[in-house]
Amino acid sequence: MADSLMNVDDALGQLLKAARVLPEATARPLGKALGNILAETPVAAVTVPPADNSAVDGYALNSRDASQPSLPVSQRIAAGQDPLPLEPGTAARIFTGAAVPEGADTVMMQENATLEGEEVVFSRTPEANQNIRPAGQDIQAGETLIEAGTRLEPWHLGLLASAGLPQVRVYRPLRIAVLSSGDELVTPGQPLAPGQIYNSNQTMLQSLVSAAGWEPVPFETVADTFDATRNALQRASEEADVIITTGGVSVGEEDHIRDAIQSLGQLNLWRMAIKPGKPLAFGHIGDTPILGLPGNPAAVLVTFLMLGRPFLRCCQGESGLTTPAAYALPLGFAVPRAQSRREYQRVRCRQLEGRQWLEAASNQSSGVLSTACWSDGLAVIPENETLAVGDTVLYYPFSSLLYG
Ligand SMILES: Nc1nc2c(c(=O)[nH]1)N[C@H]1C(S)=C(S)[C@@H](COP(=O)(O)OP(=O)(O)OC[C@H]3O[C@@H](n4cnc5c(N)ncnc54)[C@H](O)[C@@H]3O)O[C@H]1N2
Ligand code: MOO
Ligand SMILES: [Mg+2]
Repeated sequence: MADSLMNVDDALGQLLKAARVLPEATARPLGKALGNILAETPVAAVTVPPADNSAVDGYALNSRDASQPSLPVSQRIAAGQDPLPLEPGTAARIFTGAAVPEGADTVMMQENATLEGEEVVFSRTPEANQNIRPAGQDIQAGETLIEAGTRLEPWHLGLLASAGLPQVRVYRPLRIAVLSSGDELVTPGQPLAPGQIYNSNQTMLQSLVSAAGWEPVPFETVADTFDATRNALQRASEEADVIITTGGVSVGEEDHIRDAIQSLGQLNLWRMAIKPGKPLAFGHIGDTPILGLPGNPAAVLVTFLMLGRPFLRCCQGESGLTTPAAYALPLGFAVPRAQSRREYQRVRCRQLEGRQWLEAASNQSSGVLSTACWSDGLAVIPENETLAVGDTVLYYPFSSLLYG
């Protein structure tokens, strides 16, 4: 039975292949574009820097005059001023960031210069091309600045600003319907009757969506009936770009997500060799993709981070997807029994005598979230392998899975 489960890499490959860019492009001021995905490649209207400018506070001169014992100071150039051409046989007082005057080919730092009356004397011999930042050393006018599909980080926004662009075209952030299913679920703040539990997935999943910069569209908890599930999914497909559900996706009589997807659209994937998270489903209602995550909270966390987030990044228009940073680290525990599913264990990265190693959280049950809070990342236990203490596995810090 377990042999028929789809391998995690194949599942991810299929998800990424199925991903289409869903939101439309829109113009945003740079100050509101952080974390957005660039929809069009911006082109520089100006050269940056626009003119040769001084890298230091000092004196601009022509190196032809280097042999003179002293040079008269003919002008003073501060940043922001438009200098006159340098009079031959003179130096110009100049400050960092100020335009180098025509006729000067070097700048001497003021630490190597002494003003004697109206004349400057250098303690070092000036050489051509010192301390000048040439026009266009950063950007040439007409140059493409950043590729479309890039996630805009602070340095990208700084570059766009340096090229004089006030706004940029980005994809509107995905609107993601977040639905939890289960008759046992109660919203925190309400009293708990026998047989009930508080709904943790709704809050966690909305937060996972927000952390990635997307807009969660929260829905009421869905009852465990086919009709309620079908109606909720129908409505969600009309209101959001993507639907994510939790629970009701396994094989029990109370699990209706798959049937509802099939009755409204099509089911593309179901069940994969991942632990926790085996019964994950993926399908479409019309053009709206739906990820049916399992109900167990740790399965929600793992499947969202390892499979859902990369898929959603593609739907958001991000291209050239980089995999989150992962590190090969030794295990501080053994895995004596091989399993057919690839397991993502909650672990903490420890330092011992200058070496890092991984400590497993005490409870790996997919119903337990407290050990996710104790942990700082996930270790990948490959399928069909036994491991000894000291064997190396891949470790993903949560920070890299959430923001990388
Ligand atoms: N006969 C089988 N039973 C199960 C199998 C299987 O292969 N054969 N797979 C198990 C695995 S693995 C998982 S994972 C779960 C997934 O079940 P569902 O996706 O159908 O989810 P539910 O049955 O609705 O709930 C499972 C579990 O999670 C709790 N839950 C659900 N939603 C929430 C929420 N919003 N907040 C907190 N906790 C939630 C729910 O109460 C259940 O305890 O199926 C296994 N069964
Ligand atoms: O796939 Mo499940 O192992 O309980 O989360
Ligand atoms: Mg179930």
